[in-house]
Amino acid sequence: MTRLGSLIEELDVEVGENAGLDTSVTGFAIDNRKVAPGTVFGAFQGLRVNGEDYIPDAVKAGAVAIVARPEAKVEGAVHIAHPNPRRLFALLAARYFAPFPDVTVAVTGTNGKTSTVELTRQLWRMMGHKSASIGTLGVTTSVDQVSTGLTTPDIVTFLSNMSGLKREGITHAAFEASSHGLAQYRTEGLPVVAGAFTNLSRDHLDYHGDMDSYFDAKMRLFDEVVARGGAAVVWADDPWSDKVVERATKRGLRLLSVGVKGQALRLANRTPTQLGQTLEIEADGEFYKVNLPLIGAYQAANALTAAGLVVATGGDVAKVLELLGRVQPVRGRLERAVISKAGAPVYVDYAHTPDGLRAAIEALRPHTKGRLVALFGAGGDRDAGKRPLMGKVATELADHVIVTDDNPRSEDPSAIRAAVMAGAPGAEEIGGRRAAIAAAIAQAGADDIVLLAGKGHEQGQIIGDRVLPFDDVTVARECAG
Ligand SMILES: CC(=O)N[C@H]1[C@@H](OP(=O)(O)OP(=O)(O)OC[C@H]2O[C@@H](n3ccc(=O)[nH]c3=O)[C@H](O)[C@@H]2O)O[C@H](CO)[C@@H](O)[C@@H]1O[C@H](C)C(=O)N[C@@H](C)C(=O)N[C@H](CCC(=O)O)C(=O)O
Ligand SMILES: Nc1ncnc2c1ncn2[C@@H]1O[C@H](COP(=O)(O)OP(=O)(O)OP(=O)(O)O)[C@@H](O)[C@H]1O
Ligand SMILES: N[C@H](CCC[C@H](N)C(=O)O)C(=O)O
Ligand SMILES: [Mg+2]
Repeated sequence: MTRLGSLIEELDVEVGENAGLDTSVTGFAIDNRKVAPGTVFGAFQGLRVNGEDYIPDAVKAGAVAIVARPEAKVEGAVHIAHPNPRRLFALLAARYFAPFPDVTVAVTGTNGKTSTVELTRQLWRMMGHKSASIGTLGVTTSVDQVSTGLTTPDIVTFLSNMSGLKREGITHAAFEASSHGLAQYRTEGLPVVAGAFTNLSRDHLDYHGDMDSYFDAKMRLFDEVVARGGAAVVWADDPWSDKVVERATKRGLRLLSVGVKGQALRLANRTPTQLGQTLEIEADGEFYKVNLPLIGAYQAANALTAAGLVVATGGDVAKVLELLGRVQPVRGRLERAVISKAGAPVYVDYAHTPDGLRAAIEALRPHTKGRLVALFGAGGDRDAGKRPLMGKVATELADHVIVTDDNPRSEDPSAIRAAVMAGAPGAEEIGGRRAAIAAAIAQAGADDIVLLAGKGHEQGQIIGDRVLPFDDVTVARECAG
């Protein structure tokens, strides 16, 4: 049984007089509809609504304490007041849900988070640790994968999942820290021993406004989330890398930079092979050769970042680099779905930003003898400014481009396509993703390659409020058969 008083011990918070600090706490919630008797309710001001408006309903449902700004009106429950209620709520919830896996690391960046946490999980596992990852693919262990819906789930789901993993015996966990998640304190409270940065490029400016604010949201990982004395693993070859190094060093974190300009793991050479690539890596003055069984410069970057995290948490460099030769592909990231009747390989990839599209097309180029056909769309209710930029990158780098639908959500799909087409001269526009995939595969010859970008592992097409079953890999197989 957890007492409310023990949760707030030694914290700098205000509680009202006669506060019921002896009351026992039975859970945490940030949505009043999930409050049960004994719950601590976090009332936050959101983008859509003000959570403080739901305080009376939460109290009626049995909330024993409300974490909210000092200005919020609370009657009938303890008011735990703090100017930054999201942060305080995370701290209290972490005290409630503890213990967590012994070693926890986080990955941020515009692209590559999912791949990096997944590869980190695999490397740890091969080293004999019981490991897990949390992110876009859900909660993944060696025996299970459960979807959570968001890349960085809400703080209560996150901490209860982490606590559940510990109960299952997981000792090592890697999670994705999205910019939304960091800005909304969705992954706080537990000790994070290392953080990694993959890259930064345009995305989510609908939410963050401009690139500097987007960068700052991500930097909370190094400024605040990684524990004091922890490590920062930084991909060194991104235009933003030096700034990240500066922030991490200023905080006093132990730096491991990786990449062509990296110091801890220096990528000295990279040669694509038919089914993967050969990497030459310099570490501590020694050279190592790795036959990475994944294609694409971007996946080499993510593999090195993952290796950096494993080394930062105690892994032996030589052993970790050797194990890179045995990693499995990540679902929906340059996944070969099928080879068409004509003989064209069809790849599914999760590229959904201009930079991601560039990375995916460049990854496939060395494997293309003939034409590279790229198909993609852009998601509705997301950064609209990236749409023409995605069109531009694709038409510049692919031989033929088909613009179709990604999750339109509440938007008109033809308007989204028009915005992409505005940056994509010469592209073919085909509404309806299945029809577009069929057309892409039908026009590819034996030497060509087809890239279906944007949805990766996703299992549904979100149209309005409905999620219709849709899986690029399955549809590609159906169209190729
Ligand atoms: C823009 C955004 O990130 N919104 C998320 C955020 O909303 P918010 O804090 O602004 O909340 P709000 O809806 O205004 O509500 C305010 C508060 O009132 C509460 N509430 C609300 C209604 C009610 O009836 N009762 C109630 O108590 C809410 O729980 C919330 O605490 O907090 C909500 C509760 O956890 C999330 O569901 C919601 O995610 C929405 C659905 C979403 O689409 N998010 C996407 C953009 C997202 O987060 N994506 C990232 C990035 C992926 C990437 O890496 O590229 C991700 O991590 O998945
Ligand atoms: N290191 C990288 N550099 C550039 N592009 C990348 C990199 N890693 C992945 N990508 C591109 O981004 C896509 C998504 O990769 P991944 O799912 O690993 O990223 P993510 O950061 O988790 O994305 P999300 O923001 O949706 O969670 C890939 O399919 C690929 O096209
Ligand atoms: N984490 C990203 C995923 C985008 C995937 C793409 N298929 C889309 O729906 O835009 C987002 O929520 O913006
Ligand atoms: Mg992800």
